[in-house]
Amino acid sequence: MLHIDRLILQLPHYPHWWRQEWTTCIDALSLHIAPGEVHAVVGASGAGKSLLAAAIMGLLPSAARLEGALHFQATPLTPARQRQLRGRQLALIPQSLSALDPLARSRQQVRWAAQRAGLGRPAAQQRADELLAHYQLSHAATHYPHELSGGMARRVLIAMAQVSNAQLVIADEPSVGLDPTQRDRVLAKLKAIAREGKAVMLITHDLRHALPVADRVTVMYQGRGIETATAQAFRGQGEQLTSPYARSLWQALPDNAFSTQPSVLCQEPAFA
Ligand SMILES: Nc1ncnc2c1ncn2[C@@H]1O[C@H](COP(=O)(O)OP(=O)(O)OP(=O)(O)O)[C@@H](O)[C@H]1O
Repeated sequence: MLHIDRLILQLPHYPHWWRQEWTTCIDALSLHIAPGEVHAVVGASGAGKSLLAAAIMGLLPSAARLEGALHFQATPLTPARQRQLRGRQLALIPQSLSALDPLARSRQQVRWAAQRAGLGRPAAQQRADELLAHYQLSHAATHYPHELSGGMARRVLIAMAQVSNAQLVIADEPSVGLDPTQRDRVLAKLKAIAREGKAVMLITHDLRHALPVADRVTVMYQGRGIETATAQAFRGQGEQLTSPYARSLWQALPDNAFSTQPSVLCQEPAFA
């Protein structure tokens, strides 16, 4: 479904206005996500996770230098194809709440996303209302982003990503700002999407949130993909993990890391 081979991303940085330097933000990263898989990308803040999502979606700054291969459904992801697929076959739940239009109400935001995904206006409106109800946001349908709590705004972004029938869903820190119940429901939703045969990339800095739903985990460190292992390897004794950093993440897992059982999270959530 998604193949990334030795991706290198460099972005310009200006320590002084007259001097430009290039920062390597993603460094020879390779990754493969199969249909039906939840693939977690885990790493500390600044590891390059969001930039990886931006590279796949075609949302990098125009000055970015990108090398390596990026294939979706066995076809190269060119900028033109990314524009064509974005919001349709490729969906992103962005990390930043500023992705919401500050001048649009929740209902409009979700409806517009549905229209961009190809639905006509009445169908888009119906889909928006269904999703807002699903995410317990019906009462906030006429609210602007500044009138939403962080968790509510996050759920509007999740609803917007869900309007399309995307084959690849990238969720960038989707549980930030959500209480544990809402978080588990969102993670369960991502698992349910994967069970429909779609691919899910779950980006998080917290391995504990990824493990109950992930099939495989790629650990990023300073732009590099230093290890890809099954989630099972992290749930077990850690002896299959080869890199010291991945082992340190495993060792830092608290004893109650699995207090939410995968079987619970695998059920389609009932939000109502
Ligand atoms: N537009 C940009 N120009 C230059 N450097 C950037 C730009 N955006 C991000 N970076 C740098 O790239 C690195 C990776 O950033 P990125 O946002 O991908 O990290 P992340 O792993 O998603 O972190 P977090 O979990 O904090 O969101 C950081 O060191 C950041 O400073």
